[in-house]
Amino acid sequence: MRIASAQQMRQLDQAAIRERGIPSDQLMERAAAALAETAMDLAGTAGSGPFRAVCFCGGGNNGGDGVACARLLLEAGYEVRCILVGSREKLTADTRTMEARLAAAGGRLECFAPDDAEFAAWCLEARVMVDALFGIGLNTPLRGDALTAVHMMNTSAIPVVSADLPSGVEADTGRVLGAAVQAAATVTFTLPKAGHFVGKGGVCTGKLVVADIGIPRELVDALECPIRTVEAADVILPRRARDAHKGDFGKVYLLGGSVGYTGAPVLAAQAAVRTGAGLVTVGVPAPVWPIAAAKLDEAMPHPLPADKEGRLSLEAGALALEKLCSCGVCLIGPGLGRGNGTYAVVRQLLREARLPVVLDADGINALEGHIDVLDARQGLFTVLTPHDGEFARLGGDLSGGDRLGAALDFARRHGCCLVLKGHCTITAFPDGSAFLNTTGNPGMAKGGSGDVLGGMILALLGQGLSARQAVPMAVWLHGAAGDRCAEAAGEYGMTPGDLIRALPGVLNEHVN
Ligand SMILES: NC(=O)C1=CN([C@@H]2O[C@H](COP(=O)(O)OP(=O)(O)OC[C@H]3O[C@@H](n4cnc5c(N)ncnc54)[C@H](O)[C@@H]3O)[C@@H](O)[C@H]2O)[C@@H](O)CC1
Ligand SMILES: [K+]
Repeated sequence: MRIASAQQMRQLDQAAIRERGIPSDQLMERAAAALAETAMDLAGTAGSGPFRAVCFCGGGNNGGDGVACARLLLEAGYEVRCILVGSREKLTADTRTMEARLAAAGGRLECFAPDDAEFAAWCLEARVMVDALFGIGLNTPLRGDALTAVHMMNTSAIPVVSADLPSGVEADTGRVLGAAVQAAATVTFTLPKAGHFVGKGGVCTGKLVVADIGIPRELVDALECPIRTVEAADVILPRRARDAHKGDFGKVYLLGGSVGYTGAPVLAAQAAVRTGAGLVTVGVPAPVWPIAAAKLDEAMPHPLPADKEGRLSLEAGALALEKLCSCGVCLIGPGLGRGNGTYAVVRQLLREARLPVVLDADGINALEGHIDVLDARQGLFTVLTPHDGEFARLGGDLSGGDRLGAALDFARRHGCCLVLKGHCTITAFPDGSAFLNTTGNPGMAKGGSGDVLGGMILALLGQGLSARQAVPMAVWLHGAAGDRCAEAAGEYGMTPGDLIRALPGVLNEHVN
């Protein structure tokens, strides 16, 4: 799905109003109708009416959606309290219009009285709350009455539907400014925003409904949207030619492992095989080799010189380079461990290997203080798959809470593809485009899951897919396998090995 920025939404609304003559109150009425529909869904039908609803409205147009929604709920037979949180003098023109229509329907826009015990008691019996405090206009942290209203919504056990965005969530980043509503559902308009997926916003949004409010299709289609979500329909694996042979599906190389981390390269190699790689060669330190060889029937492990701690030693560089040169793409990192010799080998390979490299785990850590090695590979292709800690060691800045901005900035500055792993993994490219992942669950937050992802990216790149196709698809499939495991084994008990076993079923559903 395409993602719009707050600025693009404003331009789109203005274009519809000014260029196409669509009245702004009409857009607001349609937004409110979608909001009321979801509010009534959340309220349910069990029990006897009339049902109660509380609408918390700000003074801007987000508040206008809420006031119009209050009227629609009233007309549907609800008992409604419509509460203005903010100053009446600052109501926008459309919100005033909606206030007048509410009054004509027999309702009233009340001023918020945080200490009103009667109101608090009335709210206890509500079936649904509507959060229409702030939408795309939010620009400073919540405070005062807005903060109190958010607290009331979040501490009640009553389901909340948010208009456009959970109030407190910044549209383009998903950052929480001060505090944010935890919505059961969010009804957004025309196109989703990044804040519905990334950062804390992705957690606050609840079920996302994207409502068409009548902005002309051609205006929406003409928007350039560099940010997109990846959905099931976007994941299409090429059908294999009937006369294909293993050479058609990539010779890939994997460098990893150390004493203490024997499982990581094995998981990555198994994942690469399970994702369709033609030939998987695996370089591991000599002491790890017997273990890798015993575990990997379908890949080709070979021993490399090791130091006395059981990690790759400097001499491994030349040998690995030789093996690697006959391959189309390589993955460096799973289980390599931390050591100066090993890090030097990683940097040597990055400097000398003239092929695309996927860098994970300790392969990424080898760049700490040596980011110039990455910069020097601009013409080749490098995919980095850090989690937050590894990203910070590379100089990535997550301190402001803007994961998407930080990922895009890093990808652009260093000319690489950056996969920032976590809830809603972000795949950012140097041209400013990014893909937001929609699969996965906390059951995947276990050592070994990242190794599986590395192997999957390696395999898809090896099969000739472009990075733009391969990387977001691998991330989506990895999460989808995780979701299947969570269904079968639960988030606690599922393992990275289960992910690999779930891959055939998931992949099979996405072959063209
Ligand atoms: N024609 C349109 O433009 C449409 C707009 N719609 C709604 O309008 C919303 C945007 O409306 P607005 O641009 O009026 O913006 P908001 O209603 O989101 O915010 C209103 C104003 O609050 C102020 N503000 C920001 N952060 C604050 C804070 N922390 N504390 C106190 N005040 C703060 C700002 O001055 C901002 O302009 C959308 O999110 C959507 O819900 C929809 O009705 C669809 C049509
Ligand atoms: K809102």
